[in-house]
Amino acid sequence: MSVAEITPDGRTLGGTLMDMRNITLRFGGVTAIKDISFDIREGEIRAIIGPNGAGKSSMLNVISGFYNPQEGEVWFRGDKRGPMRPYQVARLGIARTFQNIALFDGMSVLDNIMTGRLTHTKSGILDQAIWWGKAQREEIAHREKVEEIIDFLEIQRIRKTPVGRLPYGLKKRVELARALAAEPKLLLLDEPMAGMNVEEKEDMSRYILDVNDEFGTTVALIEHDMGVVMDLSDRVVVMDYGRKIGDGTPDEVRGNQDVIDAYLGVSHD
Ligand SMILES: Nc1ncnc2c1ncn2[C@@H]1O[C@H](COP(=O)(O)OP(=O)(O)OP(=O)(O)O)[C@@H](O)[C@H]1O
Repeated sequence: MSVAEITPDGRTLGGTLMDMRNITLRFGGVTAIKDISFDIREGEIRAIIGPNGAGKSSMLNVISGFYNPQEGEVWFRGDKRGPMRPYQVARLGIARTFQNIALFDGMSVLDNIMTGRLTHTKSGILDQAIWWGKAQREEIAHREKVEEIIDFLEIQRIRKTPVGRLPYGLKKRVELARALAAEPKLLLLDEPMAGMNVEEKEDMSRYILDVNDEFGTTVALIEHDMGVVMDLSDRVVVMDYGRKIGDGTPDEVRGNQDVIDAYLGVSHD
């Protein structure tokens, strides 16, 4: 495991949180990921970028435990991870947002965010029936955490609004809030800026940076648009046709000829 390191801009990166080793993922005859290795360090913002069909979503789904690769190993917090159910992934401390926002439209913002606390709920139905006090204390603690997140993401004024009535940018912020309610060690963001205007992208970037700074949450995100992640990320993995073609700081990646070619659509044969 690597040791802590101070980046040139004074940020502290911890040891290895997640280690992807020689990952290969196939769908029938299609190889979506070909022998890719990279790590995610504690406290960093790590982006995975690449053109259409590069394999980014497939990679995010391997990180989140939704897909199990045919080859390679996934290590998280020092342990090798096998196939997992979604609730097991959540208990490990991994939360995510989705590209096509996955919220309950008819429920209020507050109630949607409360669903993010489910993995932290200890009292069962029996507790709630027999030992009401314990369940009530737990509920109050969850509400406090949720209110803290609501303040942090500045969504107080819409806390009672049904999510279905919100504009796109705010829905994305509520989804981020719900993921944060799980108090994840690793936060996965699936194209957090997709479909946003410039102002909404700037807001989202600021919230991601603040979350990382304030809560110390490690962030891994996939993005189609190379520009928006360059200011945000500590390190960037670049994928193209299922392969890793670049890995490094934003400056290193920007100067990488393979990356430039991939984004300009230079032919591969
Ligand atoms: N469930 C699936 N079944 C079959 N093929 C798939 C599946 N998911 C992805 N693929 C294929 O794997 C390759 C990588 O797709 P993936 O969606 O991971 O790329 P991406 O970089 O996320 O693309 P985009 O930016 O367009 O979302 C593509 O050729 C895609 O058609």
